[in-house]
Amino acid sequence: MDHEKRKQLHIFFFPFMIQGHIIPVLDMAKLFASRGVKTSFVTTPANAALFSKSVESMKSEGHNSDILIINFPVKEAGLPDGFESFDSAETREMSRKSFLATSFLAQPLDQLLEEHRPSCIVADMLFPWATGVASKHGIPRLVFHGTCCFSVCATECVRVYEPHRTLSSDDDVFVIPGLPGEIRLKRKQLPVFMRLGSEFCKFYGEIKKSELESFGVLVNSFYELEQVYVDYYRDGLGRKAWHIGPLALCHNDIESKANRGKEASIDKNKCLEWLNSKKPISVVYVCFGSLANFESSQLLEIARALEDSKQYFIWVVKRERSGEDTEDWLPEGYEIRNEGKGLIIRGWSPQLMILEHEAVGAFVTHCGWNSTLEAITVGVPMVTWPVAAEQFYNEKLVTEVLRIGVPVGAQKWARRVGDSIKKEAIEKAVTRTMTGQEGDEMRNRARKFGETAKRAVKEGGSSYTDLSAFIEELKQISNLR
Ligand SMILES: O=c1ccn([C@@H]2O[C@H](COP(=O)(O)OP(=O)(O)O[C@H]3O[C@H](CO)[C@@H](O)[C@H](O)[C@H]3O)[C@@H](O)[C@H]2O)c(=O)[nH]1
Repeated sequence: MDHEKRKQLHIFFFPFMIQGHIIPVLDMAKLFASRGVKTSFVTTPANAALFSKSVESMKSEGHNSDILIINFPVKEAGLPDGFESFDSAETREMSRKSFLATSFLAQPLDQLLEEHRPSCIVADMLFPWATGVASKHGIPRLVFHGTCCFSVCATECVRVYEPHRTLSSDDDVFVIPGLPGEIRLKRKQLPVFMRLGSEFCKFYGEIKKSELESFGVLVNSFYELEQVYVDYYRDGLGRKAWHIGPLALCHNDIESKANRGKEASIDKNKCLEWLNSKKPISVVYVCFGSLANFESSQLLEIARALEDSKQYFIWVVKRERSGEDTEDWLPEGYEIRNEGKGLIIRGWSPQLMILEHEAVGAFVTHCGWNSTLEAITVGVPMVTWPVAAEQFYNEKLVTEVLRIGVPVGAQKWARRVGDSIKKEAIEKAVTRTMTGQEGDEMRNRARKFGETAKRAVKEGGSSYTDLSAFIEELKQISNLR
């Protein structure tokens, strides 16, 4: 084992337990494996079962990859048995407990590091204690935020300068101090914990401290996309970062794209057949990631907007809604009336496969970073509908910096979306993105970014080179050269 370790780098990948973090981290593991690194994916039993096929497929490609399981500390955290995924937190209290509970994972992680002695650990930003655990074993800890550099910088500038503190109302607008580009936001678009201050603010401070003490940050983005902000992050804020994305580009074939993440709720061939029957740039794809919750009244507005728009559509509605007895979010006879025009996926869609299809002309998205980057990579412009987390920042990047999206008009950060956006606004934003000169211009810009993204991950490209530089540095400090 010692001999093997000296020859091969070994990296632990330890994501926060939600789809939006697990999926890109598994892609990252696949990317490192393709460069000859031994990879171990660390997670809890239910998540291991959900994602074991990704690790199995890495193994079948001849990579040295495995899953290491640690138990989620439900008892210590006062959470119900079987709780393992943060998206299943039903109440704010559960959500609070589950965030704070992660510190109980330090001890089992410590044991795994003792047992396996990897070269380094890539741990989620939401595990600030991981830096200390790694340092105890003399190994570097890398941070993974899940989002882009623009939003990491914006969050940091708001945290440090607190521009919202001097405003008198939630509707007041402020410019993010220090951040290049005069980015304006309303106070109510900031996360609740930032606006009101809470236990999570303190936790966020710990996150930032541990990031500063860590070896650096691995980012799922590419230099050319947000050059000004990458430079600001590295030179202005003085952080060490490697931009190695888009990570989703590690999936080359349709099978691998369709199988990424959870099992899709639609047969991939049926989905492809449906898309193949449509002309290029005629379909709007609507999906709000894995966490966003919409009230029935808001879903009804979406349903009506899609029905009245002149576009074909694929609309993904999370299973929690669709599994309810009454489908009160869908107008009577909707699917029969819209047969052939619209495809509703109840549950999980094969998003990568759908987005890259030539029939897809626009993406209505909540601006989760994975979804945003996936759209950019395949040159699809967006209708931006941020809901929570850092999504209001991502929207600014898409609509104002990159100019490849139209805002639907979301005004307020919320865990659950009421009927705030009316049918007319949705329809208008979709039409602007799908048609006319404005739509064409956004599409052309998006396609250029997509081409640059693909070049970035090829040999000699910016992400490829950053990844090589990181691996070399890691080899040096691990005495593997
Ligand atoms: O039906 C679905 C729904 C989602 N996805 C995939 O799931 C991922 C979802 O990630 P993302 O778009 O980032 O959304 P969230 O699940 O909401 O992600 C959380 O994590 C992200 C990364 O940190 C943050 O940017 C978001 O704000 C946060 O909500 C993407 O890869 C999608 O392709 C599917 O394949 N099918």
